[in-house]
Amino acid sequence: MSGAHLDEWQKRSFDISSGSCTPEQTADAYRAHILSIQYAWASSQLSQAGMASLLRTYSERYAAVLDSDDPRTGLNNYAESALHLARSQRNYSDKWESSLTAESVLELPSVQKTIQAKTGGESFVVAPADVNITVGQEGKGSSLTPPFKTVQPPQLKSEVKIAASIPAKVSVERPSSHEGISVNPPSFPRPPAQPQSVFSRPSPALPHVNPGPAGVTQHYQSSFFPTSNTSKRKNFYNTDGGDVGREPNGCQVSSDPRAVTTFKTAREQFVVDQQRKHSHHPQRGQAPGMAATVKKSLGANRPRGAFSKFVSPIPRQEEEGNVASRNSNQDPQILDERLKNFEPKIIELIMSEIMDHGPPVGWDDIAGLEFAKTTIKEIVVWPMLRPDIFTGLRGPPKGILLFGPPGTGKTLIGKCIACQSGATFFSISASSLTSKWVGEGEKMVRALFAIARCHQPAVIFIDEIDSLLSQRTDGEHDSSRRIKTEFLVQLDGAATAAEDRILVVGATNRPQEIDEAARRRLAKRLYIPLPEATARRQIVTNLMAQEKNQLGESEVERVVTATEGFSGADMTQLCREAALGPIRSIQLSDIATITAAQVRPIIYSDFHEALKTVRPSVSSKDLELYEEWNKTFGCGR
Ligand SMILES: Nc1ncnc2c1ncn2[C@@H]1O[C@H](COP(=O)(O)OP(=O)(O)OP(=O)(O)O)[C@@H](O)[C@H]1O
Ligand SMILES: [Mg+2]
Repeated sequence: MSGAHLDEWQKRSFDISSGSCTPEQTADAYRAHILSIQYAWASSQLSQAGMASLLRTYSERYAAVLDSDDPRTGLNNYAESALHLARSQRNYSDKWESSLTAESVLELPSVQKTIQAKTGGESFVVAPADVNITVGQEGKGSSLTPPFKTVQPPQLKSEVKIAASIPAKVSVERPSSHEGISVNPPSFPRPPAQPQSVFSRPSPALPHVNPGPAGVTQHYQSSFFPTSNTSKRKNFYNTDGGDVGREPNGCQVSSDPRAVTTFKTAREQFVVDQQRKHSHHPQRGQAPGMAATVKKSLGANRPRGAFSKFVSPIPRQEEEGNVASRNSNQDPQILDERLKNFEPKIIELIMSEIMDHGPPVGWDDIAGLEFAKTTIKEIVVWPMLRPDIFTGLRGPPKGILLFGPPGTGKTLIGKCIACQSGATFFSISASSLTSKWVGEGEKMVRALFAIARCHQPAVIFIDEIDSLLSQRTDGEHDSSRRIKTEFLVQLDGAATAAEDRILVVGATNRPQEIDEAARRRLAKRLYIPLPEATARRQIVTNLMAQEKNQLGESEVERVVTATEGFSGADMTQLCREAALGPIRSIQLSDIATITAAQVRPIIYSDFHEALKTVRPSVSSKDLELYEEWNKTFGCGR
């Protein structure tokens, strides 16, 4: 020892013994002495024997200060002394350096053993007891336990064993922000008997806190996680796609990929089982008839992608079986086969046009028009009923045109055909065929005939057919021209076989505007004229039969005579107006209280009054045009 050192010791000894120091200062001084002695020993400035002698002396004096009951000479407060000692004390220093280097770690027996096992293909697993991990724990033991964490305190260590079939690699990094993680492999060479003191600085020879060089991993069998900490365990297993996870305590965990891929939670396993169970089930829409068995998800589970079609969350009609139920007499296979080239929305639109609503109309409901009714029965109803007789030359025409002034019963005849023929009736308005979408119109026409073919016998009734098949002009739009062309093709029978029982019935009050090609294809052109006197009488009689009236035959005859030139619609309107006569005769004060039975019957004067306001809607000039066209193109006698 140098002279300077001895002087220092003497000086300190003198200061302590001066008697002017407080117990805290004295304790601090003794603690400084102890630290200095340890430092001197560690730096080889003091021999082992000298250090032991000095430590014994100063430790005893220090303990005397702490344990003294005299408040003037001792702290006499263990808690205070402990807090005092802990004050300003760091658990470890940033300047502290580990004795472990890359080279020294590689020389460790356990590492060597691991390397050998790896190279030799031998599986090596270090027993759990081989690795001790202390997380954030202060050392425990005597008061001489060093401030750094080395030896694991058994009662504070968090250590649990995980199933042996799940080995894991663990690499321990030096904690940066967390305190006290140490891995203390037992194979580290421990120094010989050394004093352990809370005051001692880390010695280079001491094998504690091991930051561990990067890349050093140890294969071991235990884990960090306490059994109860499921979230940590979950993190451990949920190393997504890789084998490295990081624990919050700074340890990097490398788990075996095989273990990750094989382990599944109960829920994951359930999902896998369910997918496997239903993997053979067809997806929605793959097979007709299976749609009902597929759980409806309102689009939530259907595959979506950048190129997938929009899927409406509202179930489609055909998926719900509406179409099938409506056409239950049709073979769905044949139906699908024939219509497979058509878009569902077009089929849906046309199917919705099938006229299956409204009150039924019988032949007797149509007043007059005997020739037209007889002709229609011949070419529509009977062939539908006896297709075996109406063959060859007796075969029905493919198209009928009902033309005449407005309100003469053309649409009414269409409804009657629908009810009486027993055929599937399609009532299509021209506006629904002339779609605003270019190219949609001809598709509609094609689909219309295709569907009708699937529902034979079928009647396609096209009201106001003049708007669809008007004469083609140079200035018209290409799309309407294409629709007409397609319609003519379908009408011509080029697209319909001879045995097909599809009848097209067109109605128009502007027959002169119909294209000549269409006119030819609508072979049976029936004039529906204004009702004659007999028909008008029948209309009045039929309508008045439903109401309370006191019309005599002569009075009805006077009405019939007065309504020359009235259409069927005009006659209906006249009767409506006359029926309001009894109501108008009621006093306003009585209108709220009068009963239906007290309303007087309809009398001739009501018709007389009604005739003053209801006028014929068809002019004689227009009538001449119809007569002329009928003479030219009509099929009537
Ligand atoms: N022959 C008739 N017998 C009984 N009622 C008729 C007759 N003709 C017309 N009507 C009455 O007139 C109403 C209108 O008839 P309908 O709609 O068939 O006329 P339309 O010939 O189609 O007219 P438009 O050419 O303007 O379409 C019918 O609802 C019916 O009440
Ligand atoms: Mg009509």
